[in-house]
Amino acid sequence: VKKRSQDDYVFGKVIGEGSFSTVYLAKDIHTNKEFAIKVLEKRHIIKENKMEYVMREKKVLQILGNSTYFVRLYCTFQDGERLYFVLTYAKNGDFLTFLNKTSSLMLDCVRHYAAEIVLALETLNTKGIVHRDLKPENILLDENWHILITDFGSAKILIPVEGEKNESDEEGSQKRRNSFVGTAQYVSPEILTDGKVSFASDLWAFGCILYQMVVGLPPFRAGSEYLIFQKILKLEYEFPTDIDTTIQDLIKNLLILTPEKRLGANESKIYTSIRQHPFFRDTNWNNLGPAPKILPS
Ligand SMILES: NC(=O)Nc1ccc2c(c1)=C(Cc1cc(-c3cccc(C(=O)NCCN4CCCCC4)c3)c[nH]1)C(=O)N=2
Repeated sequence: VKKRSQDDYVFGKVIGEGSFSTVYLAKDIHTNKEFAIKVLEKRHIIKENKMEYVMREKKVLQILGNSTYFVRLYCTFQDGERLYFVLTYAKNGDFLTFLNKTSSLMLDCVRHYAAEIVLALETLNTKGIVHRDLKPENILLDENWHILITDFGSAKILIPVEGEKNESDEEGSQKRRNSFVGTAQYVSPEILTDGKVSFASDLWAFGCILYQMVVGLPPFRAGSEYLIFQKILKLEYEFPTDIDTTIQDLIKNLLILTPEKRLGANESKIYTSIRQHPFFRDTNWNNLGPAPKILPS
């Protein structure tokens, strides 16, 4: 198969921007299929010493392949100045845009999307991947309103791929050498203190996302990143009065400062204790059914 290049695509509008990448809507001229093409400037990546993150995102996307609930990496190519990642186009945009439009979601809707996120986190756990920057902006919605998790530029691979050096070896026994910090509102307390990376960091972010789905805002809010970090480390958040007590209990059991004590923290492959929480009493984990219409609450 001939290697793709930018000449095989018609580039459209910008649909995403990051500090090291721009994402374009693009159409394959041979198939008319739409893709999201993530473009990275080589000079900027090298100048900011981020090549390790770019290579890791590619490796993680290759490990994920065509897994349900994740964007797919179809191909990559480069020219003199740029790197190109051809990714799934999620027609209905990102969850943050949706949450901002609908303020907060009906409980059945929260339950469905929470269950899809749990299944996605189980896939990451099974494949030894910690996302480390999970947030509504990185949860996309495909044409059938199912989630597609994206942006693995900050991810860590905890289980070595056969024959490859394990990153945790490079990091020593998870000593504080991970300088990376995710997005302030969703970053876990252990990343702020000892830098230890585990699947439990994504469970903390899941707790923050659940809170935001039912309240409309993230749990830890302040005028600066430093003040947000202070609130996280003091577990300083509260629920408005009208929030369902069952979802409150689930969130409280995820937003626990000690990673090992979080619901699901000591489980692998299947997050049994999360699946068995009363909030998911009526959930059929083998068939979540169609995504519900996201209606304002
Ligand atoms: N950091 C990253 O990796 N970022 C990525 C990676 C892959 C990727 C990605 C980001 C995507 C983001 C995205 C953005 C959008 C989008 C942004 C702005 C407008 C629209 C748009 O008009 N969509 C058409 C229909 N919409 C539906 C939702 C309500 C408005 C109208 C889509 C769709 N998907 C995407 O589809 N695929």
